[in-house]
Amino acid sequence: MNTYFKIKSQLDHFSVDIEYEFESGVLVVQGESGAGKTTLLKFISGLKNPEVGKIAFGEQIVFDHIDKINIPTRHRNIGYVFQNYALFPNMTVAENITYGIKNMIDFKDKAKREKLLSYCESVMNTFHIDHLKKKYPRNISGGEKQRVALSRAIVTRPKLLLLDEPFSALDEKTKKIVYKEFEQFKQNFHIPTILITHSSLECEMFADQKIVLENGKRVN
Ligand SMILES: Nc1ncnc2c1ncn2[C@@H]1O[C@H](COP(=O)(O)OP(=O)(O)OP(=O)(O)O)[C@@H](O)[C@H]1O
Repeated sequence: MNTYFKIKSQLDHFSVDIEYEFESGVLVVQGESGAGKTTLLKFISGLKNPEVGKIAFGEQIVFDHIDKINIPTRHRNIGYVFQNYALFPNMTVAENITYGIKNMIDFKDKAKREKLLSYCESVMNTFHIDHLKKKYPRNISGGEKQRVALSRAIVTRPKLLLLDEPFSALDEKTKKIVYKEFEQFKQNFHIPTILITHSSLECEMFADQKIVLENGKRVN
């Protein structure tokens, strides 16, 4: 499934003009601070809308300024992991993770429900967080929060996963563990992913394709 985005927009003194298409795997986005990386993810997710552009996940067009298509964020089926993880503080880890699929769990259809819950289990196994289910975000470490945030985004089976520097706040030891888990995730789940990172090691390990932004434009 190809992911395509063409975005042209003028934000005060910052103009964005980026077009790219990738087939699958992980697209790494690099660029200096202020280059427009987070802004690009906001456009793709629908948190911002460009004046001109088109965004498509395979056959599904989620934004097209010509045909006036603009699917709202909540219906774009995107998993978004923010730099600060943005977990719900008053929900347990299990509640955080199943939040996005609550409506999909049809309690009358036992087989469907069990399939969904077993998918959740396999995601939690990948990120080794099964034992944290009953804890609240305030009582878990930064590395654990990061794994919960990734799991929460993945269990909805998004068409596209957007990761904004997801490993940057972790210490070196935790990073190594989460890198292995992420590699495992990449091999097992096959969800097209856009990963913003400043790290050349992460780029080397995870990038199937890479683009570099400078001042809102693609330079590489
Ligand atoms: N709504 C907005 N209106 C005007 N300018 C904006 C808006 N949102 C972002 N910008 C500007 O866009 C530029 C790019 O910001 P962005 O956060 O996308 O950079 P970044 O590459 O993700 O940086 P970092 O690596 O520091 O996170 C900045 O100059 C910022 O001030």
